[in-house]
Amino acid sequence: MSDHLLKQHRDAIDAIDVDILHLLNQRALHAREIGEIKGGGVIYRPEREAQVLRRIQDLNPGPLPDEAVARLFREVMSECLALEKPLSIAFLGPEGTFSQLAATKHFGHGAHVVACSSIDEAFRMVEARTLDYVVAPVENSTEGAVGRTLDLMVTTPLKICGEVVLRIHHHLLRKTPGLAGIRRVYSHAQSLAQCHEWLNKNLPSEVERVSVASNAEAARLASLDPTAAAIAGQAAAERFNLEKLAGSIEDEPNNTTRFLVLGFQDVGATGKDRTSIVVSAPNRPGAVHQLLAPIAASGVSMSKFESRPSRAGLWDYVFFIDLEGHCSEPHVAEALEALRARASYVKLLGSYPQAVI
Ligand SMILES: O=C(O)C(=O)C[C@]1(C(=O)O)C=C[C@@H](O)C=C1
Repeated sequence: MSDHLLKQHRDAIDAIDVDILHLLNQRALHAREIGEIKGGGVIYRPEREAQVLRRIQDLNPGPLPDEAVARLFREVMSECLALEKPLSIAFLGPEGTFSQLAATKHFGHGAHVVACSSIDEAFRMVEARTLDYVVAPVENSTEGAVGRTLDLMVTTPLKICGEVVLRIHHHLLRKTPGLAGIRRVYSHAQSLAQCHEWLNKNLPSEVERVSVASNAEAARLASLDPTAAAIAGQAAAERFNLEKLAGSIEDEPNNTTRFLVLGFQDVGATGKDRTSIVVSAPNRPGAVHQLLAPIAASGVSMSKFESRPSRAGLWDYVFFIDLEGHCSEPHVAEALEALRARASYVKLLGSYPQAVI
């Protein structure tokens, strides 16, 4: 290794870092000015943030990967926004859950994330305007819908203003190394289900599987009991100082959870958006088919269709539908109009940018 060459590169990096620092602060000054212009109005602009991140990815010459530059700019915007007004975000706690990871992935480290004891409490904190936004899990690629979030969306006055897609990696964690002597495994019921084949193959059948309120709670319990292990993510492992006995033990390699961001806000179109609605159909044969036919006729793609008992009557259902596009785009507006004419109930849950990172 040539010391001379190394020094040349490090000197170049030092000079570039001064430029980056200068430019970052110039950017921050502009953001602060924008904050003044907004004058106490809505500060967080999801449509603008999605456009900034997509543009940066389009312009990226490499060698840094697109995803890496998007993550860096995510943090830059987060800190710029915090200069305008720091945001507070409700998530399903305790600290160390995937919901916390999702909140930080979407809002960056400049936002203040607040652990809530349930999805209901997280919604309530935002509905009461104690916190600004809620990040709530809505579906997992292996386990399906998160029913409580769907139920709350029917009644909440909040609008969906963003989505976060998070790859979920589960690890087997324990206070001490080695699988010997494990008597029970704690985890959230969904995570136990997502890893059940791995558990069947790798742990004796007498090891008890105990479902608890969250993966972070599982990690906490495992940190107190040397005969216990937990299935949880990296954040929980770090928070409770646990050994990783086995990594990425989820049965489905593309295990992904989708979260929604909700607040008191309508979001403008970006050109790559999603519209979520909940509808109910009259309880008669063919009603659902009649409901969906105009969506196809308007040329709108449907990316999700999920039914839930409506709680209004036995065998009454509501349907959660995601459409590609923004409600201000003519073909989506046309599909919504046709739905309103046929459905007994339609609620627009929000139009929002599709996840960028
Ligand atoms: O463009 C704005 O409205 C800004 O406030 C600036 C900025 C940014 O840093 O680029 C910051 C926060 C908003 O959520 C969107 C973008």
